[in-house]
Amino acid sequence: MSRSGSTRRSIFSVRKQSTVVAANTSPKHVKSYEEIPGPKPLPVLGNAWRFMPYISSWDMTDYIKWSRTMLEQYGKIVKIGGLPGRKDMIMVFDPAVIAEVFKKEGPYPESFKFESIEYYREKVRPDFFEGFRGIFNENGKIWQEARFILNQPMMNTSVANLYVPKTDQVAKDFVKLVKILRNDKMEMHDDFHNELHKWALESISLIAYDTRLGCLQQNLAKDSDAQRLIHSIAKLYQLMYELDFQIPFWKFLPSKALNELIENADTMLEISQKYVTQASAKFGDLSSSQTSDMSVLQRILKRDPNTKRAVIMGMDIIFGGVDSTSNTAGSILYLLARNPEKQEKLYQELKAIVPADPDENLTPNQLNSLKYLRACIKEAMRIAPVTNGNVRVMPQDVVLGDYFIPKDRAEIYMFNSTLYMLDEYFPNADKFIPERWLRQGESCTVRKASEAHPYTFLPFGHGTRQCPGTRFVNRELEALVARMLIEYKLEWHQPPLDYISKIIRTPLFPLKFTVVDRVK
Ligand code: HEM
Repeated sequence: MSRSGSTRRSIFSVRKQSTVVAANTSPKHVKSYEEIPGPKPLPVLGNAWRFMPYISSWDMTDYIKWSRTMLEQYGKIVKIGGLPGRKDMIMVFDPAVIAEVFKKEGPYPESFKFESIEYYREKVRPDFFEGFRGIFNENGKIWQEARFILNQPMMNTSVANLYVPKTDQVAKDFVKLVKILRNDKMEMHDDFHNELHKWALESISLIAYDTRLGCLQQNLAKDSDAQRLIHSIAKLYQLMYELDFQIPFWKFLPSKALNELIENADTMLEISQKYVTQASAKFGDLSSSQTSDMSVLQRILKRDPNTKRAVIMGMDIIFGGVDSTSNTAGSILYLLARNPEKQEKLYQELKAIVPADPDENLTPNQLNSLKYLRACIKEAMRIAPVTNGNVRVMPQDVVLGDYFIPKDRAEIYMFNSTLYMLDEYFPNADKFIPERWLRQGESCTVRKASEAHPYTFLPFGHGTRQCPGTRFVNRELEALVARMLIEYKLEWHQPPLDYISKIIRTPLFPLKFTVVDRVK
């Protein structure tokens, strides 16, 4: 439809809806889509040029800082239209409007689609994917069926608890590796970030492949499956940022980035196929086995014995679960290193609960009682979130805030992470204050986080499309931080850390912790 055509439609809609009845039955004035504030698109060029380095004054290095400038300039709802090959971008910075988006997302919530991965799965490897685009990219009934199979084991606390001893063992192995990797000044090397990726991959491969990949060896070979996977995931994030978040020239012209994406996606597919096939052969026929002690992969294969689908789910679990978790772990350790009094308070909590015998594993009950640890993890996810927020495409015309949003015109970007750093929601927002997450009655110098609007802090998203890894991530992070801090005192003698946004927010400088043995 032409521009004038679409304008006609929205004016018509506004006229029709200038007074609509809101949920609380009070009449509400609705403004048109065209009235949403935002940068004006230039003729022909639209707004795409604003995302280009050198030409534009926008600094897109860190989406959270950039989005805050949009909030300050235009307000709590912002429209960036005129993006060739893309829907308009509606940015939302108001928890009440975020709540409206989730309430109106419908039975099959649609999120951001990675078109480059869709291209790979549909056009490059249709032989393998057979029309299933995976958890991240699939929509509608097919997505719902796949999520149903994944949710049964993944969103189940008792299944997550089955993994606690194994996850704890991975954390203990990581702590031993740290001792070996330290230099004589007790500092970690410049690529400690890669060690954290190895820890996260080792932990999540327990779930995706039902095996330990062996990532935590001292000199992991460059051509080992583990290191190749880590490399491919990092490359895929970088390439998807280029292909899916910038002007999609690759849709019209030959593209080096697309070729690299295919190469790295092939690596992930090859490795996932190898491990899922191995595990499946080991399990044998699962149809008549009892589920109670089954692993996640066994439960997935019992419900859907098609190993190809389990491979695709495994790839999505690995893809979703490595950099997000390792970057979060790095930030928790960093914030504790920079706040020694909080670290000491956490150490005292850990000392009372973590078993003194290093051969004994942590139990789910012990982890449940580490309240201050959980508060530290939440506080780090607030100060250093790995995602910018959440995205939805609305299934019908909707009114959000005061504005009419026609179906199919826009993607709604809920910038929750921008809210995390606003004093309005989290007083002294730039300070690391885990106490704000403790229950009422426990003392805290600032207003408790529980008093913020419930749709403000959503690090794992919300609703039926929320992150399926939540329960596992929390257990992994709890075990890692508990084991690291019981063994070491962490110090930070470097400049403050900065972050760069490339789909996943990543520390910009080496994680050069000083790691001092605890005197026991
Ligand atoms: C700190 C770590 C993590 C964070 C902060 C995180 C955050 C998120 C967020 C915000 C979403 C979008 C949710 C929504 O749209 O409502 C998401 C989706 C997803 N995450 Fe995570 N995640 C983390 C770790 C993991 C792990 C460990 C796994 C694998 C077990 C995982 C697998 C996925 C998958 C498959 C999706 C897509 C779900 C769908 O579209 O139905 N994530 N995650």
